[in-house]
Amino acid sequence: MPSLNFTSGEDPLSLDRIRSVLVRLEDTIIFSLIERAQFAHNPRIYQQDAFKELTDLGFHGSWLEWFLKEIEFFHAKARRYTSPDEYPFSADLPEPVLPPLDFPTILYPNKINANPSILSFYTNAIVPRITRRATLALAAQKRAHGITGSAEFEDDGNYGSAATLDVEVLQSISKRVHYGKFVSESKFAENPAAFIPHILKRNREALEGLITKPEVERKLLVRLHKKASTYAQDIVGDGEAPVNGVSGKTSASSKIDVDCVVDLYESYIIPLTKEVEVDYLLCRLEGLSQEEINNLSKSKTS
Ligand SMILES: C=C(O[C@@H]1C=C(C(=O)O)C=C[C@H]1O)C(=O)O
Repeated sequence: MPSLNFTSGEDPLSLDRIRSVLVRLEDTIIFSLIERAQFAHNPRIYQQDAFKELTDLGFHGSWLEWFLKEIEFFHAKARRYTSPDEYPFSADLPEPVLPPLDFPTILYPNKINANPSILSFYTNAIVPRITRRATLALAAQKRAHGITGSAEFEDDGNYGSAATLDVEVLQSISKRVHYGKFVSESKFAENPAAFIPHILKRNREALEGLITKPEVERKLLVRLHKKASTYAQDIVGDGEAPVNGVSGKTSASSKIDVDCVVDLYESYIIPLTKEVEVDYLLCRLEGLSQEEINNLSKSKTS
């Protein structure tokens, strides 16, 4: 999964470098959604206490939350969450077995974690749409075998595969959204005086107006539609005569609901990223003296 290299010595607050990671994360998110879309919805894995096998183990939550807990428990011991761009979904994780890497201090201390919102919109609004094609195909198969009952139609039993792929999607969306902190620090560092009065007045609307770049968002959505449309095609290349100089032909079928991918960004990922940016700004002056704030107001990197 794409990430800034925090130990390379390059400027971690270059907005161009940060945005290039966001662009690469688009590919990661699209491809992981394509993989998840191969399996049916399997709504049972998102329901609380739906597996007696888990409650018998003393775990209360959904199958997916159990997957997250088990995976993140190990990753925490491998010091994944000491990295400034990694945020867990689970609470009460163990300390790392290794000492943390000596990352440069880039972000201002904060406890912002938007993962509960990400888990909610992904399981409630995205999974049902992304898996609709596989679910309809399953329903047709089951009807042909005389099976009825809608709950049956959405369940292909691939609970492990579905949850494994859900975790990959969730981790890539989480990284993408929390990169909003680096974007926000970069914008603040460039011109602190523009932000400080609104931070002091807790003016979320003014801060959101300052961090919002409509042209960047517009270009992103156009690029995202092109990527999702292209990646969703089946390129059949074996032995096919080249078509217009390109070997292989594209199938009409699409491996993913392209409009859903665009809506995921437009309605969920971009708004939540901006919420993280504003939340980060609102804690950016915490603990600073009036003199330190005054000095910040006079500093400007551009
Ligand atoms: C991430 C940025 O900040 C905002 C959020 C964006 C997004 O989530 O894609 C894009 C532009 C800005 O409105 C940025 O300026 O690049």
